[in-house]
Amino acid sequence: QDSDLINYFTNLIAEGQSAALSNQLPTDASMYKPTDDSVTDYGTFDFVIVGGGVGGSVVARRLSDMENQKVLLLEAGTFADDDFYRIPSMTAYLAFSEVQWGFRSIPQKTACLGIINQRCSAYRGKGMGGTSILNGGIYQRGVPEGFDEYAEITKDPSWAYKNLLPLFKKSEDFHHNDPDAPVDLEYHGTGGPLYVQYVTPQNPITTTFLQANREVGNKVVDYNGPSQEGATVFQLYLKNGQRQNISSAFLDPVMDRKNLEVLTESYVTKINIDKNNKKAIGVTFTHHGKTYTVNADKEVILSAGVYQTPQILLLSGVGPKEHLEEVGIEVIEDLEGVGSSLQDDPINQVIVFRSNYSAPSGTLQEQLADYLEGRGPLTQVLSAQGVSFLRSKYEKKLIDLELISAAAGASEFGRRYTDMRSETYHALWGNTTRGLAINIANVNPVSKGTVRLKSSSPFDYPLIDFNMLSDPEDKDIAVMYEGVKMVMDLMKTPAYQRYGAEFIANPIPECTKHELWSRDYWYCFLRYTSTAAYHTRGSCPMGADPKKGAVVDHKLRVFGIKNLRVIDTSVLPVTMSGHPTGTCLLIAEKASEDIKADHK
Ligand SMILES: Cc1cc2nc3c(=O)[nH]c(=O)nc-3n(C[C@H](O)[C@H](O)[C@H](O)COP(=O)(O)OP(=O)(O)OC[C@H]3O[C@@H](n4cnc5c(N)ncnc54)[C@H](O)[C@@H]3O)c2cc1C
Repeated sequence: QDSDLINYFTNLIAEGQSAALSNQLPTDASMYKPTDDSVTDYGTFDFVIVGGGVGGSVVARRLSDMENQKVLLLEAGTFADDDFYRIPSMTAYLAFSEVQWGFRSIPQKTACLGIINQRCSAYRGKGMGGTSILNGGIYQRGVPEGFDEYAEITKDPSWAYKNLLPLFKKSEDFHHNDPDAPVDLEYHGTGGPLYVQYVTPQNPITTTFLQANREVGNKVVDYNGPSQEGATVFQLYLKNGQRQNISSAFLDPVMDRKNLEVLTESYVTKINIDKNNKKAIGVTFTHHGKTYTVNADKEVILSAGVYQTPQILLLSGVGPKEHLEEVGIEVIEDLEGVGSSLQDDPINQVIVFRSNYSAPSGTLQEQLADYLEGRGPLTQVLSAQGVSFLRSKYEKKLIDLELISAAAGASEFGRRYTDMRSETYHALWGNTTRGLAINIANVNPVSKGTVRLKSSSPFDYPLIDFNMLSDPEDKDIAVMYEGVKMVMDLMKTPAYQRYGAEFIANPIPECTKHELWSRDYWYCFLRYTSTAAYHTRGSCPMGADPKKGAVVDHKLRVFGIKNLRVIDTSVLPVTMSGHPTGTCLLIAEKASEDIKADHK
């Protein structure tokens, strides 16, 4: 029986990997176009939630706790939780499957220069669970001081970290499965919907990374404890070595609730707003070639993610007047901030070191036998396990640098995933197949970009401009350069020198005009090799004043439009210094409590 299972998984992996090398991603949403002009009434619900991703799944679960409230969740994709999706080490391949929207930025001038056409990829999940279908599964909450900043920005003390800790714990079912990994148990919850565990076993490269950090004076910490600063191993929302997504964790257990309907393959094109009283009354969507409208008696909740939430607001006439007029959309509410402050963290596509380390391997069949027992390399999302969150000399309060360690090699798929031009990719990796790699991310940048409409058609993809590393003072790139120096110091430690770590000194061709390894060379290197870390946020930020760019208030209600909230990563006003899913869960838990209080 075991050998049947192993054969089944062997074929599944072969098919999934080969599809990922050839699949072409869509360039627009025309697959959702209706085939006729008819419009059908889909009825009335109390709450209509747009998008079944991280925010939407949590809100649907929590609002449907109220048995007397009817909840409809509309999701453009389908359920994406089969055996292939659940194998953590297959994560990267999902970027080239039908659960990925396929967005790209417009051509960039200050980062992503080594990417084909200078267009950073903007991966986003499509389906129940949203981007958590294909993300790294890293569970990280964000620096406590960052939430204190939310409280200041919104003038609402309930956003202070000390008030949020119980809500973080509410989502979590923490399992301290690695006795070597540090933990502050009073900061963790048990019994919540999301199973969280450490990556085990730690691979030797991770142990080396931690040791090297100790040798340069960094602490080893539980990054979800009182302080995020230091080095550690990722906590992931895996369950018994398999990927969960946020929908499978939060919604699967309640899918039989009579007051909850989840309608997949439903693409929302517009929020219907009563112009007389500026009240959201429902949405329009397409489903299997037909157009529908559905009414929301109480609220419409937008959880379509950081690109499509602003897109839907703009399509509905809520956004900067000038832009709406430019694309020919009637202005219902002139709200300057919609799509105007997109942020992502620039991450450099690794500095690679040659070494004499060889990763413990085994045949696929052996790895599958381990996987079926919940352990081994297939239970690991890539080989990245070790991380440090650090502060450069420019940062006084939050964390501004994240270093991620992995053991990896050059491959055709690796090039496709990063979408780098061959020359840049090969300069980075040389012909190393067994490299030690470290990524550097600036997790508190100041540069901001935009999300805008290409046209008034909901079937065009939005125009995404990350505009990373564009600040005139060059602070964002200076922070990354500090990261380069830290990586070089780490590699000189006895811990790394045991593996003979040696920097692969193949310069990026376009940067050889600068003196090699000078500050100017590294700045050029960083602009060529940096792309978005997918910590994308802030396209509809919360705040106190819509005239200063806020789109939603402290309870995530859209300024100027009644009965409309945004509950997803669009609302995050400042960095969470790392990976956003934990923060998104938190804001969804918090907003659900506010909504429940309003509609008891
Ligand atoms: C490659 C990658 C790796 C990542 N790794 C991590 C990680 O390890 N840890 C971490 O914390 N974060 C990670 N992230 C980021 C994290 O996954 C996202 O920040 C998070 O999923 C955002 O949640 P959301 O609710 O804002 O949007 P999403 O989860 O993207 O959900 C939005 C949902 O809305 C749906 N939708 C959009 N438009 C419409 C429409 N018009 N009609 C109907 N439905 C619609 C989408 O299909 C999607 O399901 C990663 C992201 C990427 C791309």
